[in-house]
Amino acid sequence: MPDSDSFTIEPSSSGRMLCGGCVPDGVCRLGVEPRDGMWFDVTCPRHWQGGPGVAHGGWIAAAFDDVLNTAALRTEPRMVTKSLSVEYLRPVPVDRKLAVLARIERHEGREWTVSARMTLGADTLATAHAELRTRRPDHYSRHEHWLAGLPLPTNEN
Ligand SMILES: CCCCCCCCCCCC(=O)SCCNC(=O)CCNC(=O)[C@H](O)C(C)(C)COP(=O)(O)OP(=O)(O)OC[C@H]1O[C@@H](n2cnc3c(N)ncnc32)[C@H](O)[C@@H]1OP(=O)(O)O
Repeated sequence: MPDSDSFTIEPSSSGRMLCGGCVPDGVCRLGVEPRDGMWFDVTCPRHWQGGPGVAHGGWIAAAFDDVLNTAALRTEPRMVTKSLSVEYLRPVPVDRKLAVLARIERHEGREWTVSARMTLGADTLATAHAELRTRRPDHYSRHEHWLAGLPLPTNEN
């Protein structure tokens, strides 16, 4: 059985950064593409629509989570998100290429503070702020151990 704590997000053979869920597809299902430096192109796929022609807020948060972690993953391959806050300033259109610029605000030991801004032309549509952590070496094995100790679910719960 592979050691879950050896999991890292690194560029695939195609050069793409992909999360564990997207590796089998070879493409980011959220529509996030790293561009230059801390710039990213993001396009909300229509199936993440929340209202007519506009993105679901959960997609916006997930896209920011990818962007903010990818910014830190360039230095440290083992990251998790501790907190994420999003300000939704304007509706975000689906099927339109948007720009996101990320920024590392602070990095000290395992602690990272990062932020990002999503824009279309000159307009800011949303901003995000997150605290990230470099994973402890036993992060996933501790989780698996905890889960294995839980009672098995029954039909009543
Ligand atoms: C372009 C395409 C993009 C491609 C690239 C795509 C990148 C995608 C990246 C996605 C990143 C994510 O969304 S990650 C998924 C969402 N995030 C998570 O699942 C993190 C869940 N939260 C945690 O594991 C924890 O709260 C931490 C690690 C964040 C806590 O960190 P911390 O604040 O530094 O504190 P720490 O001292 O480590 O731990 C605080 C308390 O939590 C306990 N604790 C910590 N870790 C664990 C653990 N694994 N299992 C059990 N318990 C734990 C500690 O014992 C302690 O308990 P006590 O001593 O207080 O009792």
